[in-house]
Amino acid sequence: MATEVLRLNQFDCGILKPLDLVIHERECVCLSGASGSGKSRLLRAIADLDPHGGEAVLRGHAQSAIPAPQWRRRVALLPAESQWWAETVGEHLPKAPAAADLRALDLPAEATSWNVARLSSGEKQRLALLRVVSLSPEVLLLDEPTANLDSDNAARVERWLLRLVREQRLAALWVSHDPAQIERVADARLRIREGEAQWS
Ligand SMILES: Nc1ncnc2c1ncn2[C@@H]1O[C@H](COP(=O)(O)OP(=O)(O)OP(=O)(O)O)[C@@H](O)[C@H]1O
Repeated sequence: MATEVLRLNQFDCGILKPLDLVIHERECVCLSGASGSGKSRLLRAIADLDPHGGEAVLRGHAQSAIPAPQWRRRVALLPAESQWWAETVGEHLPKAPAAADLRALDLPAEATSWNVARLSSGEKQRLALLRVVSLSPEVLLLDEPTANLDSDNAARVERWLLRLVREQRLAALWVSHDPAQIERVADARLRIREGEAQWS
């Protein structure tokens, strides 16, 4: 039987009906719903970046028993809009990205020395993905990870993320508005309707 990674027990992010959810190793759950329905708030609450009620459990350990910085590294959020605070890309990365990952995302080796100010929105999105993955998380909370990408780059990111999820036994909660993408990447689907996340 697949190993459980993330469990939510009556998890309350303040806008949705309390949610019960389990995501296993190598599993990608897609989350969809109308704009403003609460997808980003749910992800931020799971990442412990916003207040919440109920319980989140990582590999059997309650979030309350895990120091917040450690939780946020292990349950890592890719926000819809990435934040950059230092001058160069490399300063945001805990370690140099693998050449294979850069290639898979169609980024040149010198991308780590790029100035943040020059980044296009698509480059920002792919570099933010590299950054979040470089934390070696166990859960990936992905808020529209291909929103700024053309179809070729979106397909590249989908393939790269799915391979990571399978090979590194991650659990992913992936927000998407695109039914075709959901069809390609989802092992299970959650949809927010009338303030409640329901399996679809
Ligand atoms: N910190 C906050 N305090 C109060 N309300 C908030 C806060 N952050 C977001 N909201 C509101 O909560 C609702 C849900 O926002 P959220 O960003 O989760 O939507 P979403 O489903 O991700 O939408 P989209 O698909 O447009 O990104 C919106 O009405 C938003 O204005």
